[in-house]
Amino acid sequence: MKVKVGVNGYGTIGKRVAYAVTRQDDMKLIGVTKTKPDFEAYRAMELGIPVYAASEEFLPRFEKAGFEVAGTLSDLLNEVDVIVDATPGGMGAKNKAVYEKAGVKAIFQGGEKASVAEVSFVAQANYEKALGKDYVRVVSCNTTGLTRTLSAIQDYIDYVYAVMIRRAADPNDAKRGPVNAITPSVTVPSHHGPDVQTVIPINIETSAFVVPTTLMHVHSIMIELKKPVEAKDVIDIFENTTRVLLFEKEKGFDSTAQLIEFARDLHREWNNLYEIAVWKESISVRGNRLFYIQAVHQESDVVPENIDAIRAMFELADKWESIKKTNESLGILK
Ligand SMILES: NC(=O)C1=CN([C@@H]2O[C@H](COP(=O)(O)OP(=O)(O)OC[C@H]3O[C@@H](n4cnc5c(N)ncnc54)[C@H](O)[C@@H]3O)[C@@H](O)[C@H]2O)C=CC1
Ligand SMILES: O=C(OP(=O)(O)O)[C@H](O)COP(=O)(O)O
Repeated sequence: MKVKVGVNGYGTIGKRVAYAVTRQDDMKLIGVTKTKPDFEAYRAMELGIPVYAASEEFLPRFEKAGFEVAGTLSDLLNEVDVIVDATPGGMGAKNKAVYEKAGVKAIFQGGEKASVAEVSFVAQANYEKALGKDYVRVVSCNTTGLTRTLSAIQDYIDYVYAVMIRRAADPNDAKRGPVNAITPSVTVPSHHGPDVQTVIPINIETSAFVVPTTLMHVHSIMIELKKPVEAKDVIDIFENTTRVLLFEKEKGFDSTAQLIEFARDLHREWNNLYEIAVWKESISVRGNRLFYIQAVHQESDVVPENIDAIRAMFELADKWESIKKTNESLGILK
């Protein structure tokens, strides 16, 4: 059986999830929604992806442009087993009633509150919790990044303090800033720490700053240890953690710019870096404190999580079988 998947909201996350669905042998992409017939809608059509109007109110825009849609969101919902909601943050909660009425399972993204779904999800941390569920929230890019590395060393953690340096906008977003400023989240903790706690039960506080870059987020992580560990052991753990890669400054990875160039060199679609990038030299232990620095490609790290969430919701595979399948299909290195 192939799970029939629809994507509502064909933007940064939606288009990447739709692509990833087409790479799976146990899923079929039925269609995506658009609010207007822009270049992304035409590109989807060229790729043979049925395009639906996000609601009836948007139909005149398509009619005016002579763009033939396959129907509206409600038609798409009639055709699918699960809808991936990748609409702008907060809109998913409003859409939930529509999905419930259609009797369709739904995946929400990190811009929604945890209460929108039965479980907040990061595959390697809590895949089992999503088994058979109807509503799952894939947590935000930053929360996914924190959870991937912290869950791998969870046994050693007494308390985590993390400083989040957030990219200002995605590369395609010309409307957002700051262009020449650093904007702190003045409320501490920022939402990221409590959000990690929706997936794994650890002590964590975060503070956050938005800076003028579009490429990636960076996290500076400091951990008070519950039991002793050496830097080489942490390196060993991360080397054996899926969807986490170690990069060395020594080899020219000075900044997020080279990490993205690495993804380009791999000929990754949209230069996606699905893996969390940890700087190897940054992993250090001083007394009972562990430090490391990691970078998160915000446009893509949550994509494999959406695929694994679908498998869990339909109980198509167990955790490691799903992660392996998703990794292989997307060329994830380990
Ligand atoms: N961009 C990022 O770095 C990440 C975003 N997220 C989350 O993913 C979700 C989507 O974010 P992005 O893809 O970045 O947003 P986006 O703005 O790139 O894409 C959203 C898409 O939804 C469309 N849309 C607007 N109103 C709609 C409606 N009524 N019905 C259907 N579609 C509609 C927009 O035209 C756009 O194509 C949010 O919850 C966000 O917080 C999660 C991880 C990373
Ligand atoms: O989920 C994200 O970041 P966040 O975890 O800092 O909220 C994504 O980078 C999207 O953030 P945005 O809401 O600033 O576009």
